[in-house]
Amino acid sequence: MSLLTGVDVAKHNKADDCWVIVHGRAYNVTEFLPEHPGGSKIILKYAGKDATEEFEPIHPPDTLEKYLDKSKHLGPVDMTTVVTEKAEESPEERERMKRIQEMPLLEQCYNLLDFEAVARRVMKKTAWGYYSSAADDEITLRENHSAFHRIWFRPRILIDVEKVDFSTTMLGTPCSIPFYVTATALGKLGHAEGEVVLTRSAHQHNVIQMIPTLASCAFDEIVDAAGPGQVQWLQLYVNKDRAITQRIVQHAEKRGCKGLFITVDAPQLGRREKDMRMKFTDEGSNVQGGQATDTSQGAARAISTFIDPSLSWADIPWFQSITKMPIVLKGVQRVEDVVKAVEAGVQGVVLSNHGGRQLEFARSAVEVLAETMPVLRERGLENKIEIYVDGGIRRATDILKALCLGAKGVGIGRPFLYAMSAYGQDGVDRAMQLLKDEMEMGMRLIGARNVGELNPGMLDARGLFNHASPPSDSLAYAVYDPLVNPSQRLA
Ligand SMILES: Cc1cc2c(cc1C)[n+](S(=O)(=O)[O-])c1c(=O)[nH]c(=O)nc-1n2C[C@H](O)[C@H](O)[C@H](O)COP(=O)(O)O
Repeated sequence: MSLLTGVDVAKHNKADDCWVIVHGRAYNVTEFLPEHPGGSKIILKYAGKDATEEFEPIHPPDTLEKYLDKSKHLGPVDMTTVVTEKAEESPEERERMKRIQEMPLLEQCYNLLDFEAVARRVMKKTAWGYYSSAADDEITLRENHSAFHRIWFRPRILIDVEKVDFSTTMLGTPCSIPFYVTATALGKLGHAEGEVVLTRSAHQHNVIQMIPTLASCAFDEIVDAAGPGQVQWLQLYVNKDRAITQRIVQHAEKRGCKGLFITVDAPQLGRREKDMRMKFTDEGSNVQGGQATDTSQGAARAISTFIDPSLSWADIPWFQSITKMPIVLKGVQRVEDVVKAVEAGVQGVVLSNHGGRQLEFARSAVEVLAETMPVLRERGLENKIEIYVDGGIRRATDILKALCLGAKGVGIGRPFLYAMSAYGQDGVDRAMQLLKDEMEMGMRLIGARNVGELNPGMLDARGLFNHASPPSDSLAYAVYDPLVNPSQRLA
């Protein structure tokens, strides 16, 4: 069969006759247009053209193989005949390129927040918008980190801390430090290689990686990138089509995943307005003219229409029947549900508000942890379930506070995304090493030789529950201040 040419494909550039090119192959997506979760508009932008650049960060490479009927696969295209319009570099893009030239050396990043500061300046707006975005006024986002500032240490002295060991086990598997790389979608928005960059660093530092359902990389690509003995977990958004969910779970178990983390705080993805705004700018003025399309909901909404809002406690036995992997509920936000999780026989919970990206004014995980552990101890349940927390963990002191309160380990999201987006794998390696250095110093200074010695008596957490005032809502002034000119809003 002779190769298709760019001219052949270009003829099919209408809504009722739409071909696109992805990774050098042509596809007839005419009938698929109305079903596309991201709306038809974003595909029609590439009708008759090469859509690879837009497709790549949002979709795992095997998406078309899996979801587009074989009859619509038109075969390979002679890419030398395809004219790709090099997006004329916008002034903003030129400005961004300049900032990349001037960015600090990796060695000048001394903590996880440094990576955030650099990433904000050098990432594409859409990627920054998606990663940094949180729900509504982003108050829970800020509360996640500032809650740790209401907890103070009560260090022990004159303890021989020449040797400190912060290794631990999570779900029965050993790891070098009590943090894991949590599930964050669309890794290729920040780095061309996506989640496999995190995989390589996690292996290097003997840290567990949670593989997101909504990864840009294919699941098998991420597992294949793992090193010998590396531990990976699967994060699951439950699909309305339970047969798809069963297939994903059993495949993950077959590939060696050591934990199933069912996300329970997202029956619908939150309103992340920075992310939504990016889609507006991408779509240009006609969308702002009110014909909002699906993509005006931002990447998050566009990629998550499959998530099943009917998921309930009644489903837990079914999950326990289809897998032997330990089951952890990710996104639990009050002690009553932790007790229910124990009764349901799951192996763990992640106390989490999804990095502030879901319910605004959800409490920080560390506050829920401080509410939970005394109740579990009182009922003799503390050893029946492993408690993890995530959200706003930026320092080893945050990790130490969580462990003193009773957490088994903590999940970290954005910092590793920012480190990856700004500096690639070297960035993630440095971020993990910085945390290890901070952890070693922190253990010594509070007088703990191993994680088993960390306990609530090492903290003064009395201030944790009094929210004198929510973290200053600086965002609102920036976003809604009519004097701020529109382009600055998106900075
Ligand atoms: C930053 C980020 C977080 C996401 C995330 C994507 C990004 C960019 N995505 S999301 O698009 O759907 O919201 C996921 C996800 O795929 N699944 C999930 O369970 N949690 C998701 N989370 C939440 C994540 O697992 C942690 O709960 C959160 O990142 C912890 O907060 P920090 O970022 O402050 O560490």
